[in-house]
Amino acid sequence: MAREPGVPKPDPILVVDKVVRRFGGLTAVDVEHVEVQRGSITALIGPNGAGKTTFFNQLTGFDTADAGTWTFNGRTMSGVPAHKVARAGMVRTFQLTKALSRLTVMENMRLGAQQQKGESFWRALVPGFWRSQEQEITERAEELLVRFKLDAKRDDFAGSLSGGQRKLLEMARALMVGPELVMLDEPMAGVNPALTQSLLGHVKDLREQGMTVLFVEHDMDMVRDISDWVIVMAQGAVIAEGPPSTIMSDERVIDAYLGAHHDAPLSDTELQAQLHEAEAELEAEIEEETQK
Ligand SMILES: Nc1ncnc2c1ncn2[C@@H]1O[C@H](COP(=O)(O)OP(=O)(O)OP(=O)(O)O)[C@@H](O)[C@H]1O
Repeated sequence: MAREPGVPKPDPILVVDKVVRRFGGLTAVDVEHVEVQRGSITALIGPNGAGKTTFFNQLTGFDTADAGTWTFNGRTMSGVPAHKVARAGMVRTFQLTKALSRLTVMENMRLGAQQQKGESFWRALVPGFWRSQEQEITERAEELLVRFKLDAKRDDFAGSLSGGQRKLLEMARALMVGPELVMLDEPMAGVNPALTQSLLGHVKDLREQGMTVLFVEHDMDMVRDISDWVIVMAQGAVIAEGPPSTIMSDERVIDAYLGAHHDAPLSDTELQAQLHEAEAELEAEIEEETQK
């Protein structure tokens, strides 16, 4: 597959065109074209402020784009509110907020299912519908809690969980709607290294079960370890795409992260000047030390 930004992919589950989001004079997102391949684990990386979270928010209907269209499974999703996007099978995780921390693990799971509720107004009129749906929700939640080894914590406040357990709960909660595309927001943030492998295993499991995963992450070890494809954003735009093994050596990516150009190696004169500067700094430091 070519490695240019916006490269077409076989069987894309998500196709995005010309999405723009501005905050005042700042263009936070300006994505020309991007596709996510069905069944893949795709990482979305980029320096701080690149627009990754804003882009996630546009796609999942949590914020309104100024321009652009996108389709999920061939269905237009631009302008569709978040709960309907989730019901269509595209769901994102959220970091546990203060309010959610005060709910129990089970209550959090039930909230995750809310998007399903009321799905069919007419079915809801059938006697006993709510009760049967309630039971379905509880059963699904139990199943997921067992899978994520959180069943013993079912009645604990979510706020009492460790960093890694919170991440598991965020993922489990998102799965309550039975999504096809799971969008993970920094799944590794604040996770104890001992839990890293288990978390990575759970993300890979999602792919094994036929889901597509798109995740924002700063942890490059995780990106290298589990992604099939990497999309790089900088200053709102997609600047590069490629497999994880080579993406970090792409010059556009290095430039974006360093915020500087390294196209040409330093000339001898530049090198000499830098050495002099470094020596002068060192001397000044030594002098300072000896005067103390
Ligand atoms: N609600 C908002 N109002 C004003 N500016 C915003 C808002 N949300 C985001 N921005 C700005 O948009 C730009 C993109 O931010 P965003 O959080 O999407 O980047 P990011 O790539 O997710 O960064 P990080 O990796 O640090 O989370 C930043 O300059 C940010 O300050």
